[in-house]
Amino acid sequence: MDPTPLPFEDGFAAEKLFNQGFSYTYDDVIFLPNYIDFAADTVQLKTNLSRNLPLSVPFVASPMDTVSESAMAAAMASLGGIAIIHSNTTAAVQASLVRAAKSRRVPILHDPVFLPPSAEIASVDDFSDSPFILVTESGNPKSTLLGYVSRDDWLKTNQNDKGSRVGDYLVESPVTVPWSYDLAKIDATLNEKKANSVGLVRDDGELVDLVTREDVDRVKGYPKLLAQGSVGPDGEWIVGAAIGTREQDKERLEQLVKAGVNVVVLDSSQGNSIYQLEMIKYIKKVYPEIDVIGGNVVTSYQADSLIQAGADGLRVGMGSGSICTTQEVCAVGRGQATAVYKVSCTAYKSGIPVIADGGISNSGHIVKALSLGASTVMMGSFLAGSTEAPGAYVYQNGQRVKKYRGMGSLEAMTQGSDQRYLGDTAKLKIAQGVVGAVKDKGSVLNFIPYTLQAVRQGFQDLGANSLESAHNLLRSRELRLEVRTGAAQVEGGIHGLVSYEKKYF
Ligand SMILES: NC(=O)C1=CN([C@@H]2O[C@H](COP(=O)(O)OP(=O)(O)OC[C@H]3O[C@@H](n4cnc5c(N)ncnc54)[C@H](O)[C@@H]3O)[C@@H](O)[C@H]2O)C=CC1
Ligand SMILES: O=c1[nH]c(=O)c2[nH+]cn([C@@H]3O[C@H](COP(=O)(O)O)[C@@H](O)[C@H]3O)c2[nH]1
Ligand SMILES: [K+]
Repeated sequence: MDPTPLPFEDGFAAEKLFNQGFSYTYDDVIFLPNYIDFAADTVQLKTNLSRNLPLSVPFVASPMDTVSESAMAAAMASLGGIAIIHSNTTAAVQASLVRAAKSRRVPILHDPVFLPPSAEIASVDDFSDSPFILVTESGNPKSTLLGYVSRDDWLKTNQNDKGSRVGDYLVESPVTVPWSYDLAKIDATLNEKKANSVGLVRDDGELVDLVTREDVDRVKGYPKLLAQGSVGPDGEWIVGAAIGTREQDKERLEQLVKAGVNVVVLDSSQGNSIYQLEMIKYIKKVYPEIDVIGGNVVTSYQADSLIQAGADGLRVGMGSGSICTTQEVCAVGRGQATAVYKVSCTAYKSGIPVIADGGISNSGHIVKALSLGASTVMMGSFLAGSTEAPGAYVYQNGQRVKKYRGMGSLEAMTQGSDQRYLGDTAKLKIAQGVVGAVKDKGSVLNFIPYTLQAVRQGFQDLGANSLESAHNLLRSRELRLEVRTGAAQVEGGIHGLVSYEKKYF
């Protein structure tokens, strides 16, 4: 007699895989390829960050002081993504960072110093971090632009750093254009006026920045993205900001709203707290037009609680970040693949988008996060080595690196998040993050388009021609996956070579 044939099952549906009591990370799981009937270039990755905030690219820069300030925000928005400006500074400074990013429609931002022609430049420090000083008649931003003093020019003739008058180094460049000019319009103006640079001017006459021919040519040299920039109803870049859940954060929020912030993220490692639920309710009552993202959460229970309170989006991840020590210190958290899947299942029922936050170190992780139900990915270390991240490059063991630190590291806590701990009964600070460094990756304007293309190729292999279609494959159990054993993970990586060079593009 024939034995009864076993039911044939090729790979598992996510539902089965994630219900066995294991906490899986992105690297633990692998997807089985499906059927391709479309070109990779046609994969649509447009998405929603939160209930009312659409993005054409599902990438978000973390609210961390070594990742997201105004230059990152302008660049991410120009790419179709978004940055969340960190709150590890005063409310006034955070609001000015939001405003600076929203004061232009190009991914170029210098944060220049303003001086009148009669002023003295005492040392190179007077340039701050900007490549030039902007010279206006009165020396303030609401005055007629005369030109600029280039840091390089000044250094060439001032090797000894001695004092000199601004007027002696002035490169005359009085052409200005409206702040809302995009790259193509600025390019055309530079050609038409035979100018080397143009000033960007707000409607109220405030000079915002200077865009040079060199800037325009640099940005034109980056790959063309098949996506639109993130522009809000105000015609400005879409920019987010983080706040905490303390009383004084209500005042911070007021300043951020005045600066035009488009979305706020309640920045906490454990979002399911009475403090956060109350803050969500407060924001939804006082600023119903602004989306509020709650988190962080890793369970269905936590997610449900924030959704009931009115959260428009959820940020998922506890201890999965590259600089995080939360799981080690507090014994709580979850493998990120499991966390994203579980929270997404709950959020999906209420139509709330999920941000997979932390643990992204390659494009494969992004494909996994999005296919397991996330609508966007939030990245810290992946972006921290870019030109647009705050801070200067330094050399470490012959490598060009930038500092990258956890917001719960002792260093970051003593810099600004201190306010968070001032009112606490427990005054002893415990770090939940480290300070480190990441490799120079160049401009996000260069490597994000390549990353996006790699994600499109992953989606093509899965037979998903859009984010929506990937989520449908997940829910219909057509998406099949397996857990990789340790040996399978080794096999899936580079192995058996004496030497190699790893280049992604
Ligand atoms: N995603 C992750 O795995 C983790 C992220 N982080 C990051 O580190 C930073 C700090 O995170 P947390 O320490 O969780 O910040 P937090 O501000 O949420 O919490 C700090 C402490 O303040 C308390 N607290 C908050 N609001 C309060 C209120 N209104 N009244 C009284 N006490 C209140 C909290 O219960 C907690 O004990 C954030 O930027 C966060 O994103 C830190 C650890 C883990
Ligand atoms: O345990 C933590 N201690 C910290 O000090 C810390 N700072 C940031 N974060 C979280 O990590 C995310 C970024 O992670 P990646 O570098 O892996 O992208 C971020 O987006 C945060 O969610 C922290 N987690
Ligand atoms: K970690």
